[in-house]
Amino acid sequence: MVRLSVNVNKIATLRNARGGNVPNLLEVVRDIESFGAQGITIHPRPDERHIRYQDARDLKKVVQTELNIEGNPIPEFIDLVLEVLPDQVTLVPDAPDAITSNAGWDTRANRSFLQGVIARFREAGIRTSIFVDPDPDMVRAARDTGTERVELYTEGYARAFPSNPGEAVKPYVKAALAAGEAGLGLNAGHDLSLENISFFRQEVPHLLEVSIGHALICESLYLGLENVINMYKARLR
Ligand SMILES: CC(=O)[C@@H](O)[C@H](O)COP(=O)(O)O
Ligand SMILES: NCC(=O)COP(=O)(O)O
Repeated sequence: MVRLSVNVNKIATLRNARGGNVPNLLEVVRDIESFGAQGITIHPRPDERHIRYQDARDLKKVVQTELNIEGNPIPEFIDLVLEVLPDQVTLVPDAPDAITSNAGWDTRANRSFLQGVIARFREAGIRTSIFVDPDPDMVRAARDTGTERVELYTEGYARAFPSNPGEAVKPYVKAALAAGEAGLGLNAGHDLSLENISFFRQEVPHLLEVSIGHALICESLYLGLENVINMYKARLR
């Protein structure tokens, strides 16, 4: 069973739209876990456009499954993660003004920086993952950073899937095999959906966890949150 970690950024987007506390993020997270999610992912960006740093602190007290905090390891992010002590931290190299995450790490060029950051998180007992493109060389170089896992950036797969699923998944299979050979745990995420997740799960070996947010919340508008979470879990068995 591949674990489903639900990214709740978009719940916070809706909450922030009116400046109040509706929907209540903590209540929604409790419900998402009761519906069967096996993890909660958040991405507190520097501008706090959706998830706020305080949300991370509050969710630490609420999450009963696994809490995964994603972000670019700027000093404030590192301090927050070391304060909150989530189960997992996923390092993402996106710029502060990026509309969303849009690239994986160059694990060769950033090796010494990543080594230093990852060592601090591992010393604190936090499992580490780094966001990478489906490039076997970048995956192999990730091993030298000391990270325990990599997360494959799946936007390329989602974009190409409708026209040619077989071609779309090929780089991810190669990258997954490289992760297995390197002894790295394998996560995946970004733009995964009910439409494309089954084929990805079927074709990509060694997959431990997917984190899904945008599509899942959009699909839930029509199909209901509990129903959608269980539809994903059925596809991930
Ligand atoms: C790292 C990644 O691809 C996503 O987890 C990211 O958190 C999405 O961020 P937004 O919800 O801000 O688009
Ligand atoms: N790491 C990917 C994630 O948490 C959710 O990405 P998306 O499903 O919102 O694109």
